[in-house]
Amino acid sequence: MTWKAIHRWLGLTVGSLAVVLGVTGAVLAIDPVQQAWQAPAAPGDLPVATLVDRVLRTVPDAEEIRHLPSGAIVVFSFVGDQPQASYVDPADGRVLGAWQASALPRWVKNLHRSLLLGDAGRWGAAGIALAMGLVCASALVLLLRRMGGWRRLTARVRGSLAQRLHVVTGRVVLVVLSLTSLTALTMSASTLGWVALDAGTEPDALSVVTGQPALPAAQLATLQGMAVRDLRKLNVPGTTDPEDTWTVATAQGQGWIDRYSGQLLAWQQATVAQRVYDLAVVLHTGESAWPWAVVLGLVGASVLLFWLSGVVIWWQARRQAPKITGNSPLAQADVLIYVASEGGSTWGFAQTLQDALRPLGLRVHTSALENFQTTAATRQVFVLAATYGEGQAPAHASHALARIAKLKAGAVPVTVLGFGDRQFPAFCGFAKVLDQTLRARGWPSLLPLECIHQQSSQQFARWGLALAQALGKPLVLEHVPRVPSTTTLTLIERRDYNGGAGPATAILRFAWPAQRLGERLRGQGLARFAAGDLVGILPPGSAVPRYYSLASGQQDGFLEICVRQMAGGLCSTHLLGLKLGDSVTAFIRANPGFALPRTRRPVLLIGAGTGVAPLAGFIRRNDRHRPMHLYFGGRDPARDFYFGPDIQRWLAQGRLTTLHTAFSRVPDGGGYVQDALRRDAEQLREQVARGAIVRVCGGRAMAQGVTEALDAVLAPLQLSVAQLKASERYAEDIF
Ligand SMILES: Cc1cc2nc3c(=O)[nH]c(=O)nc-3n(C[C@H](O)[C@H](O)[C@H](O)COP(=O)(O)O)c2cc1C
Repeated sequence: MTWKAIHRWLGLTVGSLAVVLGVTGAVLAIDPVQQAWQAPAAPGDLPVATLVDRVLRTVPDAEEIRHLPSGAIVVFSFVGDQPQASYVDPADGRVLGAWQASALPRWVKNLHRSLLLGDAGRWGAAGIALAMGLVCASALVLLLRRMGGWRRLTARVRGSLAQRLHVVTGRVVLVVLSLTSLTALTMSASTLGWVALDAGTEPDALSVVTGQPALPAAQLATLQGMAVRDLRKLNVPGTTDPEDTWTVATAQGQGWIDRYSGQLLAWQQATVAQRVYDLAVVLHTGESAWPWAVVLGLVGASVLLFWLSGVVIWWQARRQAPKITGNSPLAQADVLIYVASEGGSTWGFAQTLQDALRPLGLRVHTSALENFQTTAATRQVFVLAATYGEGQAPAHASHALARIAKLKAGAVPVTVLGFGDRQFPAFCGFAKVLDQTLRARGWPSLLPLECIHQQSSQQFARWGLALAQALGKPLVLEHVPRVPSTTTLTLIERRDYNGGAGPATAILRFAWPAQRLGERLRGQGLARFAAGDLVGILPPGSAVPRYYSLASGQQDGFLEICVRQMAGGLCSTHLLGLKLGDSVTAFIRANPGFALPRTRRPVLLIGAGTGVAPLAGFIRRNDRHRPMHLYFGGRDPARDFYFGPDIQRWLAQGRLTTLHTAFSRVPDGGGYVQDALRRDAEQLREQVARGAIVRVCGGRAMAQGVTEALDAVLAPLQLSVAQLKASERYAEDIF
């Protein structure tokens, strides 16, 4: 069973009962807070003897004095045959008012401890605590996998509102929740009798009657040397039994004191089990520190949020679960397709490949990568593998590589197709390792490894052409990706750039659509977005989205993109043909690797042409004026200096620190953007030495040119673009 399965099934089933414990725990956390405000706490260094002396002056028939975890002092006595419990002021022993163990109804406690089911319920509650401990442990493993290790643990979380709620709250409360489960188990261990807390028998201690009068409390040496901070409770010797003793319970143990001599007659040290139990009670209830009780209460209530968001996530995943149609049985299949996918999109590509191969008369079987094997009938194997975290396999396939590495190589070609995102330092890292392993083991392949960037249908189609050629069969891979739920966006502003001899371009601004909370919870409607994320647009008559980098974030209140006319481009033609008030069908795709981290480090923004769009978005939101330096490359400032007036304004406002332009088609324009970088080598080295973060956006050739220029610039620092990428300081958005 995988961690994901453990987390999902325990969370869904036992999680519903944990909600009861969490919510009742949150209610119970009110008690310590209330107690803390009801009476003053005794000073910790006050000698117990002094306290007792003060109390007995005002309540002479006191039987027991308790030092509550809140620090308050309560005295128990009898008025007639009526037991009484009152708060007293430790400063002078004055009675402050009646004390009640709890203001909450008893059933809340019983529900929390035993689900109102008596002893059987206590076992149940212990089982739930154990299950919740497992849910927390699996949550940590999944969190680390999802975020890509400890270092990225605090990185921005993407996904539907439910996913973000689940993960973000999880990051905050996971430690406290784990602690609560552990302490609940520790407490259960004693209530269920798994461990004995005390020594079992009490010593037979009696006061030695000497004929002397009993000593007043203030003169008892043992109590004089004892501080109130250690005191739990003190029993006053009874008036009717001359051999009765003072009994004092502290955090360290229990003692019996002779009422005539003040000698300590016996001392029973607290057992280790008792001390562990005491600590567990404090941590689980917060009864000795009300701020901790507040934390526990909030964390208890958050269990409900977790469970609800978890159910929504499970339901969303179920809807998106891969369903491969037309699968032939494994033993008869000519072609086997193995898939490693976390988010599910790679399964869609596998289905497209399967659907294209079947009309060629091939029987195809598609399965998850962990099932990798070949049979006597197999003629071709394709592995479609996504990468996660720092070059890791999707969770379900985490052991597949080790298994494949142990298999004896067959003669059947195994071709790997990677799915990834160039913004991650380990682009298609898992597919690459998998491919290397297969080759090292001696498996042949039909085609060399190809890595698909950002689920590009176009790149997949090109790989399909190569495959058709290698197979010698007519094969077309037309992948229609499953797109998230879409939203209609209305155009509210456009700025046109006449390309002259070149293509026309426009900056298009769409209104941000209002959406209901229910939609956001289900991940419907327009997802949250920031500059640098992508908007997928579905042009009329096509189910294949085209992606554009966003030049604005949600905080800006609108959605802006920069679109260049592509020759014969269905989507760019559609977009450039829009009039104000027209609308498009769109959805957001996160681009987490490109987002700017929240630091004060300098930022180098390098973009050419429409690639300046996400960089403009970063500058627009630079409210804190962190140092940002823009290198912009265009052809002619009169035609394609996109966002030009905005950039000048941001420069004047201090949102942009320096601007460096390079225009390749005008005399003395400065050439290409990489030329500008070379010219500024000294300043760039200085910025990088100060920890600068680099973001590059533009065409592939430009990105390559920038890499070469920066490699040369950084060489004297013994640094390279690859090293900056590996330390997540350099990211590209390439189109
Ligand atoms: C949290 C997260 C981490 C990722 N890490 C990497 C990575 O390290 N390398 C990479 O090439 N792609 C990475 N990607 C991109 C995915 O591999 C890519 O989007 C892939 O197409 C997803 O396929 P799937 O939906 O089948 O899981 C990551 C995506 C996410 C959401």
